[in-house]
Amino acid sequence: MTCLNFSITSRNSRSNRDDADEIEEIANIIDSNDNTTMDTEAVNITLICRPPDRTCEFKDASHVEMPRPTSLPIIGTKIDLFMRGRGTRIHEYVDERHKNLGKIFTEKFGTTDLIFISDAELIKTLFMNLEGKYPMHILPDPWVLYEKLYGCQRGLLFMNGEEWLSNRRLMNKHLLRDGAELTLREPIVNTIEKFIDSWKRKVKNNEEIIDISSEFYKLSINVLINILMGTNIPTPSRHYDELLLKFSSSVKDIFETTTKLYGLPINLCQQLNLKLWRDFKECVDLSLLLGNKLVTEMLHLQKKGNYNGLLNKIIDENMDEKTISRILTDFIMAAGDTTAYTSMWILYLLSDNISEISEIRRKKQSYIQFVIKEAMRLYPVAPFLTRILPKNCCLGGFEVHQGATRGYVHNLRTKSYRFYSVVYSSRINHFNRVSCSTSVPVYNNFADLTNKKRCFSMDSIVKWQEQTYMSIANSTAVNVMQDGLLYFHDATGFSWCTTIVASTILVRTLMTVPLSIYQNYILAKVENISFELKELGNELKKETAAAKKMLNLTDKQAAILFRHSIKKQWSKLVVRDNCHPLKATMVIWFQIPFWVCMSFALRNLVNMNPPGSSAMVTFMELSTGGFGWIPNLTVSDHSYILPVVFGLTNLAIIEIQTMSKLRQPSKLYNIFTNVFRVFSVVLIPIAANVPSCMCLYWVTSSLFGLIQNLTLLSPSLRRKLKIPEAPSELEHPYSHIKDEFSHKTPIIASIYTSGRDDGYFSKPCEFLPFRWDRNDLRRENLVNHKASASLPFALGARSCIGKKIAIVQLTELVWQIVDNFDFKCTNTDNIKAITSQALVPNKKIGIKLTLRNKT
Ligand code: HEM
Repeated sequence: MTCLNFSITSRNSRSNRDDADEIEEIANIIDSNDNTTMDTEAVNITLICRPPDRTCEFKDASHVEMPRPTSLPIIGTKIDLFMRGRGTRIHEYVDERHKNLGKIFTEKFGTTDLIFISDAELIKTLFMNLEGKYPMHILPDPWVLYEKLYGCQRGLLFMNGEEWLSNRRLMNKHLLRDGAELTLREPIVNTIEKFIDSWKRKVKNNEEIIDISSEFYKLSINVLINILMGTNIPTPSRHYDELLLKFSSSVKDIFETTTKLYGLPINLCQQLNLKLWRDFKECVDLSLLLGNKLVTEMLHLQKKGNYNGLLNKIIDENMDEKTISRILTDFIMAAGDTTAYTSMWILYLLSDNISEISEIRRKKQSYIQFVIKEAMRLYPVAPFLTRILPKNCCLGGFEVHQGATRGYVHNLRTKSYRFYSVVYSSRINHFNRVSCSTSVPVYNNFADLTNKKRCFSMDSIVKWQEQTYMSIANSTAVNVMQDGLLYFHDATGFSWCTTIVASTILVRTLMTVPLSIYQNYILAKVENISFELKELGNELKKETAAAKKMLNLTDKQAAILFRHSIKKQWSKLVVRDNCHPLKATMVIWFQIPFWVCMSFALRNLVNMNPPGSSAMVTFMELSTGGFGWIPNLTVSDHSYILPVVFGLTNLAIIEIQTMSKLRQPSKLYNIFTNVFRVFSVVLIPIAANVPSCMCLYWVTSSLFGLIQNLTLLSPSLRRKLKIPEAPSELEHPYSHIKDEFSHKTPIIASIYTSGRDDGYFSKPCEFLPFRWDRNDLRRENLVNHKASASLPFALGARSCIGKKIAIVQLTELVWQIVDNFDFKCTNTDNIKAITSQALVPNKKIGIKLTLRNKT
């Protein structure tokens, strides 16, 4: 109902035809003046162009629920999606949802809530008002997992925060400034002319072009390389041609293998090492390798030849080679599928509309821009655009609450929360039962239990427990600790709660901190040598293969030989760097006994062990030496505040450790992490039943550990402490953890749906390029035309950086094909668009070309 009202207001508030031209102009201004390019201008542009603010204060939002389809718990609507062709028909699936639920709705995919919008004004508001200074988008799951697993750093598409903004500004200056297309034109036209010449040769030889998309992939990548190197690049070698061919086909394979992984539980596919995952990984590995190789070769050439392309300008900006390589490899990859598939959709549409071909020939290039706009309206290669909002807001009258960005983060939290409550309540009940039945403080339960009538076996267990307890409590280490505490208390004159906090901080600062620094030092060294070993491993493999041949060894013998050599190399590296992994465990060997002894020492003070008058005095002091809600430190914290803080701090330590890992943890690591998580929860009811002086010690110790772990993540501090840099070290650990923790709202702009909405475009499913031509009289018959409802390149600061390249390339390519050939796409029956990483045809399209007689 709300939805219906919403769309009616949005439609009535503006006459589509009247404001179409105004909006189109605004869209063009925004598009051609990216607001990260020219900051001062950006302010003005944003002021003029900022769309009517369809947001309101979060508090002003109606409290009506956003429309959502019915869904099942845990899996949400995943079954619906799966039944409709997995992820490949997601654009149609969402389109149908919009038809049923309106221009804004929310749907739970698995455990993640997503908000879909197809209202043109809302989409514009999203990009211009809501996305914040550092717009964030969601990347395909396989890509995110690949990046997490193999720690490869990628270009602009993957960057966030300040790193993204500074690099984006720099690249905007060259690719999006006014007039940039003039400098881009020459290398693009040259490349396309050569490409068309090769097609002409094929036509003369009566060859059919079977797979146009592969041809266009290669062209798009070639265009980008020529833009980077400039017009004075030497004729490429055959080796270069082969490299290019291999690269373009591996980039193409990425998109195909990603499609197959759509809608599947990606983590599981990776953990089971399914073929689908292996295929995907293989082509990403290859593409990144070849992409980096290409960029490295270009950089090498540039140093020797001083070519006049974009690369030269980027080098002049003092960008380091690593960042250049990251950004450019991604450019080449981003240019591949988008431009290739858009070119293909244009040819496919023209092939069925011969009159439009004649129109192009008649009106020349001026008409091609309308053909491109129309093709991209019908087939936007990016049918969904995502943004993760930085804060709560009100969108289209609805509250947009902070949700979770990634399924797994949400999953993890929900699971641990549920787990926590179950374990917590059952343990509390258990302890309550014990305490009720004994009706004495539970911390005395070892002694008390012995007074109860128990069966023989229980008796012996209790006896054994008591003996162990007593022997620890009376051990020298505990006595020393106890005396130390008493001495510190007397010497400082502190109250007992201050004594406990201060002595804990002191001991941890003097002993645990240096040991933890040493542990980090050893672990970083071990990580570095394991990488070294990996490289040595490849050499050893070759040597083992040679030895196998020479000595006629069996496979088993060769494997033993290899393992033996690897072990030997490992020992050598460990000795060389003096970093035996066991040294990293020193902190645990110190910390656990200290924790146990200190706990027993405090318990002894409460139990007046050893008895005597001074023990009595200490007991009295402890009874009055508390604070706030626990004035008496000898009894447990009935409010549960300290025990819960203790449990949460321990959980936070574990979660932060997990989040600060750049690489995918091993299975063993996962098992240990889960055991520690359980242990942290189990400790809460235990902490709730010990004297609060002990609990205070535990809380102080854990909080100190948390702060210490967070501090030791800082790369600059690590360098000062001489901890070597390691591959898993995070460059920006705190923003990384903040990102992992922060709840953000993913909003999906349904570009495919808004471009085909009959409220925005009359006859929305027809290919009518003239609708974009203001001077065309046929346009009068099309009542609705809202240019800003079609946003194939997105809008705002994170919109496509290659837009100008793409438009110049598409215009030139279409013109050259139409001017030089008569053509017909073959195999066009039942062509449907499917969503992979881009909106692509469901089968290969061929093209039949004949040379055109221009006279
Ligand atoms: C018809 C061709 C193209 C289309 C339809 C297209 C579409 C898009 C869209 C919609 C986005 C925005 C994604 C978002 O908002 O989350 C984008 C981003 C991007 N595009 Fe394109 N693109 C095309 C061609 C190119 C080319 C030729 C390049 C090469 C330079 C390129 C490089 C990029 C990069 C690097 C980004 C990420 C920008 C960032 O995150 O700051 N694109 N593209």
